[in-house]
Amino acid sequence: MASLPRKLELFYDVLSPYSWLGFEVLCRYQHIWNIDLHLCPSLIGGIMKNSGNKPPALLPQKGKYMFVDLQHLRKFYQVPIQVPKDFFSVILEKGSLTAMRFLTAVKQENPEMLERVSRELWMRVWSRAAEKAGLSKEQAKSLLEKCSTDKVKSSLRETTEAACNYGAFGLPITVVHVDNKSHMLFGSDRMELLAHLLGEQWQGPVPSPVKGKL
Ligand SMILES: N[C@@H](CCC(=O)N[C@@H](CS)C(=O)NCC(=O)O)C(=O)O
Repeated sequence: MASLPRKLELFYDVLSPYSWLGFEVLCRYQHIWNIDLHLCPSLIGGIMKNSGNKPPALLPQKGKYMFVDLQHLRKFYQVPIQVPKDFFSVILEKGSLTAMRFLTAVKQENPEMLERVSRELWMRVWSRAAEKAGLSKEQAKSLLEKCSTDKVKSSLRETTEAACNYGAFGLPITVVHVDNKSHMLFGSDRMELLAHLLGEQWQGPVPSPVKGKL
């Protein structure tokens, strides 16, 4: 008998380009590995505050390194990341509260759309070559209205707190539940270790069934 899929939680924020990489890789592997992927929109600002961390790009050398790193990773992961020119105003000053509340509302009201709408938001911030995610105007309007409800606000707060309770100090984090234990992994570059914990095979960021579809 086939064993039950292992629960995997991905905590992410669309402000975080590395979260986008982790998101795309796990969305690909959810069709290959025996896993049940739970997408958990959370707030990177809340996680930074809770852990006393700061966005890495605030340190100029790290910022420069990330810029080059993301250009390599764009090709290696086949994810169309482009760092916005107005990076500091878009990313660091504006924040992501509205976007992440919007995704929380999507998760509550139209969970089947969460993967596509999350991708669309990343495309807007990090690629600007957005295509429509497939929500109707009415759906989008109603979701935007829901963003200011207590139900959405408290759900995003709870998800962010859950990430902090797992020990998050940044994003993405993946929490893998195996053999009645939970393991928290930080970063999109921990997939090989994740495969090891799951007893699955890591085929790189673009596994073959996906390659065939590109
Ligand atoms: N090595 C990780 C880096 C991930 C990363 O830098 N995440 C940022 C947000 S985009 C963060 O939260 N960093 C916190 C830290 O580095 O302390 C990866 O490749 O995914």
